Amino acid sequence: HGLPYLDAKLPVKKRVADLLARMTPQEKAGQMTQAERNALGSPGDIAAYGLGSLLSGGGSVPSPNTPEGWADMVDGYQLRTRAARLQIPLIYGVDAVHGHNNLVGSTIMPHNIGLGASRDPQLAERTGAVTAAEVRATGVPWDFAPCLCVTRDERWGRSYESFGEDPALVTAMETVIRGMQGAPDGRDLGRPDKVLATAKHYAGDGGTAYGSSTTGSYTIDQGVTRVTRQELEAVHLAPFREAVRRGVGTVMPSYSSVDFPDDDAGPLKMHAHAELINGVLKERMGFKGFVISDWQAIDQIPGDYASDVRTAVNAGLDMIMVPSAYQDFHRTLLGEAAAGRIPQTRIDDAVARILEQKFKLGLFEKPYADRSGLGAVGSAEHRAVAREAAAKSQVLLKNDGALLPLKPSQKVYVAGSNADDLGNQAGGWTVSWQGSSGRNTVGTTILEGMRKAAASPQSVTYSKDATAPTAGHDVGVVVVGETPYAEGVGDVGNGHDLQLSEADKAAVDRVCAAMRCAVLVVSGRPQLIGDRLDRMTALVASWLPGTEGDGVADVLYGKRPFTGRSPVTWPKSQAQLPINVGDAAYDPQFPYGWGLTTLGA
Ligand SMILES: OC[C@@H]1[C@@H](O)[C@H](O)[C@@H](O)c2nc(-c3ccccc3)cn21
Repeated sequence: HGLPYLDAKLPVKKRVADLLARMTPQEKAGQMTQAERNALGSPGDIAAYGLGSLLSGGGSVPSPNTPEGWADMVDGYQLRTRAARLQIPLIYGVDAVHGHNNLVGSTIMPHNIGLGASRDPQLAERTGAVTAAEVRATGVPWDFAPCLCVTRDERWGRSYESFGEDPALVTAMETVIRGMQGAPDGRDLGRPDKVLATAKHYAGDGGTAYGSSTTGSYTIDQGVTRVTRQELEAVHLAPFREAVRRGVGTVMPSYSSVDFPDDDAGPLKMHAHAELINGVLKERMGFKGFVISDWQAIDQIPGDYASDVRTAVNAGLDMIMVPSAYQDFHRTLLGEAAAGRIPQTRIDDAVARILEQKFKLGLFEKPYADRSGLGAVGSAEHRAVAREAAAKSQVLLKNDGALLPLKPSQKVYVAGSNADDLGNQAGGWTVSWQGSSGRNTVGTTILEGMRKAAASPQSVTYSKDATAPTAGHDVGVVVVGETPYAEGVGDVGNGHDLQLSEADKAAVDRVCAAMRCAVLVVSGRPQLIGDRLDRMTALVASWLPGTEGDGVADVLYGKRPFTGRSPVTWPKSQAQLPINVGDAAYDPQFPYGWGLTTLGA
């Protein structure tokens, strides 16, 4: 061919410059356009608009939803780019936030809140590597993860997507980026087991004020973060400085707004925030990857659509997750650039950033799925990593009389809504966007794990509502907690609260009145259990452990010690929220960092 941009021996910078110089305005606008796969008017639009990217939104899965089905789907879209003049490959993106979670049968890790509880950065790196291997094996080179949100108010429906309330803990766990991408300079991105990562959501997504959201029915999600510049820097920007240092390839701004009290400018949408994106992220932090918008997020910027497009792109957005009206977006972007309301230098910088990542991913040389890793999806080796993560994420909050660990010979009475529910222990972003109760994928429930760990399956009685006779048992285990949710749907006030369900309260009351009991809370965030704490002999925060319930059984039965420490402050009441380590008035149920161990047991 003799075309420099197709010469893999040339430096990436040269390939980018050569390709950019060949591109028309239409092709440049196309690269900045990301569409959702289901929104495609026709597959021919991929070449017609020169689309830079497609995504699967949460739960947007191929049929069959199998590893091969994914690779066939992504390759099918990629094939369409061969009809485009320059044959620039698509980059396909998914939310794999705790494993390749849209894919049935994949290894589902604990959500980030549990990884934060593990306090084990090397483990986080290994979970990232497993997720990347399963995602890339199915032909997907880009993962909209990790969330580097710092959860400051657990009434937020995305609290569990955070590693915790302490920016130092979040930063420590960013080893996950190396697991996903490999070396910071991007040299490993062409490997069949690595993906491009996304540091999200820039910035202050976990610091919004309760009741400040004005979009949708959300009460805190997508709201306003009212902080000084110093607090934004220390709490919410610190994780992004680390992500840039680790060479993260993309950054996604937050739906939320920032309102600096010493500004009289009022709240400003992060997707419109030139000072923080151009000025701080790109200029000061030196971020060289590309900035991808959130789903239809630019539409929330006040003003008409043309104003939204130019405001976002001029603020530093490089690619827009439109994701449906991609024809409109493409036309509007072209118009704003042609009119000079978006400088040509801004367009060229955005496209160059996108192309650089595509070259580093090796998509020009190998645009189609490298299926060599397909057999490892959901493999025993991968599940062993998730099992270790589940075990290390368990936080022992109370353990009177050293009730835990259990002995395999003990007769155990198990009850509660989340003892035998794979979907509930996986949580949101699992197979579907919101997740679901029941057996929605392949894995082991906590009860199943306990039955394998006990001396014999008969030594474990299971009665979900605790109505079976309790006599003759040595110890009770009541597994309570939340049903799955994602984003604002999980905001307290949108049909969720921090209370146990009536059924779970009844199960705790029955079992703990009849015998010594350990209560496990399977949830994305602390639950208000203070009024029943004195009835509980032992209490464990299990968070959302994922598909490997064996990991929970491992610490329950002493195969591994409890070592987890709470990544968030456990409140006594909702009135205390937000309550975080370092607050002047600090009187929690359990403090940030609390966790008993059973080392030596
Ligand atoms: O799935 C793509 C992105 C994801 O990466 C972001 O973390 C998350 O904020 C998000 N919300 C929606 C989304 C929200 C409501 C309706 C439809 C879609 C889509 N997305």
